[in-house]
Amino acid sequence: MLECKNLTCVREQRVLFDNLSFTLSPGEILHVEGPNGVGKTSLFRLLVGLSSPYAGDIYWLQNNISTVRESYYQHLLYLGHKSGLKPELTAIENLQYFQSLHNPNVELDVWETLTLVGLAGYETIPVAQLSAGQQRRVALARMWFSDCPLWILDEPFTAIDKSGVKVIENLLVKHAENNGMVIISTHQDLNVPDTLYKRLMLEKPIAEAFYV
Ligand SMILES: Nc1ncnc2c1ncn2[C@@H]1O[C@H](COP(=O)(O)OP(=O)(O)OP(=O)(O)O)[C@@H](O)[C@H]1O
Repeated sequence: MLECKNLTCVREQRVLFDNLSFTLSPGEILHVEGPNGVGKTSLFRLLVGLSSPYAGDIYWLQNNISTVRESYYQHLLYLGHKSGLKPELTAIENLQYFQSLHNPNVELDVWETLTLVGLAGYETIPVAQLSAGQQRRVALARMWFSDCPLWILDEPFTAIDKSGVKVIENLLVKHAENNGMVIISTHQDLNVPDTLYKRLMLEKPIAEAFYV
């Protein structure tokens, strides 16, 4: 279980959110919503330990993540705004590289996975030559190779068309049904069963509040 207690995030002396608490249990998909600039990415960076909260704590399996970083990262798949792909490598090479590095024990065919994400016929083209949506699909294909219970996905649907969104939604549902956990930000509706779905709405920044 992931537990956030009284998180406060400050950027450039501006409070983005204050006293934010929530939990995420196995089998849950948490949809983080809110207007541009409200602090969704900043929250995700706290959750993955890329920055530290001004106040508050984040617990993974009841341990503060700052004290169990190594084991936390073994349980975490984070897909942020940047694709993390190597542009000079092909889609296949990127996935093979990811698989060998992170999940050598997951037995999955990289060619089949690229077909699943709609990239049949584009497997051997350098990623730099693919469209924005196709590059995003290669990046998202890494989810199929992950055996991590916790997925944190920052706007994964950017540049993805409707059919691609459907494929990803199905994967999120399957992950949650297998007791996985998902935290996802997206500006669009998420079509997943109510039984798996939780929502966290970040409100407008507290413009008048300043922390020093
Ligand atoms: N490293 C940083 N230094 C200074 N300000 C930052 C930093 N990171 C984010 N901010 C500011 O914090 C605010 C929230 O940014 P963030 O990217 O978290 O918003 P968001 O909710 O993800 O927005 P969007 O929906 O547009 O992606 C913005 O005003 C941004 O300028």
